[in-house]
Amino acid sequence: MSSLVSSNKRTADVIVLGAGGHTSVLVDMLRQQDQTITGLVSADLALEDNELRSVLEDLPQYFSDDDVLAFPADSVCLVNGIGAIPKRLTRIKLFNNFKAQGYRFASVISQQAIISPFASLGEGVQVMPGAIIQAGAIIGDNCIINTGAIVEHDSVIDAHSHIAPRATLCGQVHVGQGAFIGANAVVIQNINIGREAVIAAGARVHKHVQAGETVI
Ligand SMILES: CC(=O)SCCNC(=O)CCNC(=O)[C@H](O)C(C)(C)COP(=O)(O)OP(=O)(O)OC[C@H]1O[C@@H](n2cnc3c(N)ncnc32)[C@H](O)[C@@H]1OP(=O)(O)O
Repeated sequence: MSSLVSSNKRTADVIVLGAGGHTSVLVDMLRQQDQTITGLVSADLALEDNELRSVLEDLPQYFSDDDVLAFPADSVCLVNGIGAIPKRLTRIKLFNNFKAQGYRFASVISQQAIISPFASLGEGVQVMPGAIIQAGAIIGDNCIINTGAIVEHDSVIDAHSHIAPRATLCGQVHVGQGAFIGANAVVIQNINIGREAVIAAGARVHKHVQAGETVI
């Protein structure tokens, strides 16, 4: 387990990659945990912009990945603020590129999430308020377990997957790498969701899903 930023730990300063909606939720959680935020990285958003989300105000801005590289890799933790949209690879590329250069990603765990001590979380996992992760669950690197999602016992979620708000994975579900489980979807027990599959918001999944398949 590598929860570098969690409800009861305060660690190295963090740099947040992004400045959109997903970033704003993460920054809100970090602020509530009194975590020092060194800055945001966003190429296309001026912090003086009137439309900047208020939760991001007052944070220093960096404009490119090169600005991050000015920090020695062992001096900061990164937070991946890019949301995980079906078939869009930006979040995954960002994680892999910075990992290849020796940087670490902090996990961000809401104080309002319930996580079994018998669950295991990889690097850079983000668990939003109201999410529940039960005993025996294994969550891979760079996954998002979004607001109110339920990951039942012994489910395994491979790296880079996104379990959207209020989705439910019943017991012993396997979610392949980079898959997207839409908001309020329900996956019954013992189902295998293939790599990079997309499950629509509100879908009911009771059969195995092939890699890359979309289920509506
Ligand atoms: C904090 C956050 O916001 S996290 C993000 C949470 N968001 C979600 O969970 C949304 C997940 N995305 C979806 O459900 C999307 O609709 C997808 C990915 C499944 C499909 O998207 P696309 O491939 O672009 O399909 P598209 O929008 O063209 O719709 C195709 C058809 O399916 C229907 N459809 C799309 N999504 C759904 C759905 N969730 N349930 C039922 N029908 C749907 C459309 O109405 C359309 O029907 P039509 O052909 O009769 O007009």
